[in-house]
Amino acid sequence: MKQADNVVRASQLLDSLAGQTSTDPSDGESSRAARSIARSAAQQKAEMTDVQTDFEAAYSRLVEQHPVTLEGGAPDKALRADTSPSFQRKLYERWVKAQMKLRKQHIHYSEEKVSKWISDRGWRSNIPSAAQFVDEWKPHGSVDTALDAKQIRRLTRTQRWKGLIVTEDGGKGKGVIATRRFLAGEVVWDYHGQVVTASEGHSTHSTVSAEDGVHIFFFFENMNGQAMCSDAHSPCCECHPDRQTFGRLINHSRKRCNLRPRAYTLQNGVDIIIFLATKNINENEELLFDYGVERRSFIGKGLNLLWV
Ligand SMILES: C[S@@+](CC[C@H](N)C(=O)[O-])C[C@H]1O[C@@H](n2cnc3c(N)ncnc32)[C@H](O)[C@@H]1O
Repeated sequence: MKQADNVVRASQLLDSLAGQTSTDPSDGESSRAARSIARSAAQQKAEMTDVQTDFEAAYSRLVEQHPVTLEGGAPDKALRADTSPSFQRKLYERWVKAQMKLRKQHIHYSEEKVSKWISDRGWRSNIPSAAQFVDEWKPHGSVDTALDAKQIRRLTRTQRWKGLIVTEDGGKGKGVIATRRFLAGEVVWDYHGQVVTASEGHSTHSTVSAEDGVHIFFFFENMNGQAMCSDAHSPCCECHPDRQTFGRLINHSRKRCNLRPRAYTLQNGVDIIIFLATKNINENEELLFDYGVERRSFIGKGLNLLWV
């Protein structure tokens, strides 16, 4: 039985004991013990209620600063800890759950809507059944990407993404420039590293130099809800030992970013990260994404990182 159920049962017991007066002297000892258990359970219940109220208040403060949106990322740890150090993890869990609900609402469409859409077409015969359609609906391939699943798989394997060139400038080191126009929503390439669980990634991260560590990309979760990581700390991966892949060379910009990373599962079940263009990108434009870090993300150590 859950602790909360125990608390409820014990407080019911307290209520019933409060209304009883024992006439049997041999009952004295056991009744006292039962009352004491019930009292402490009731106290526990009151404490749990206080904790819940504090949590709700902290969550309201958080969403005021970082509203739940369809596209946005979860509030970062620093903001959650600022809002409430003791609830920071729980705040995160509540926020992503709310976003998941929002996303599900967004993709949901009813039989009624489909039926109206079909009837608006004005078809007179051979009309698809709205009920059957809703029942059989599956997202088409990669939903909002302009490449189909087969192509993504092939390009991930060959690493022959088109329209990209590596450059080097004094300030940022290497970077990636577009040599063709990309349209918003297009898959630009994959962040090609060894995909491992986030905890494996963290342990590698703690053993490699800071310079190599920036090439380990932690993504929130794969399609099965597992926290994952793409480890590209070596310049070349095992599957392409003779070529540097592009993903690990993209520089950061919060304001000028034109890509966003997205977890994607190939048809063979392999998890990868793809980068999607967030706007139309012109030839010669640098490809940039928001690393999602701030100087304070480095717990003080990043204060001299001028690029963050
Ligand atoms: C993932 S790497 C990107 C590729 C890197 N420029 C290289 O030559 O390997 C991240 C590193 O690039 C540099 N970097 C990224 N964005 C930058 C920016 N906007 N300005 C300056 N340096 C940047 C930082 O040194 C950072 O640690």
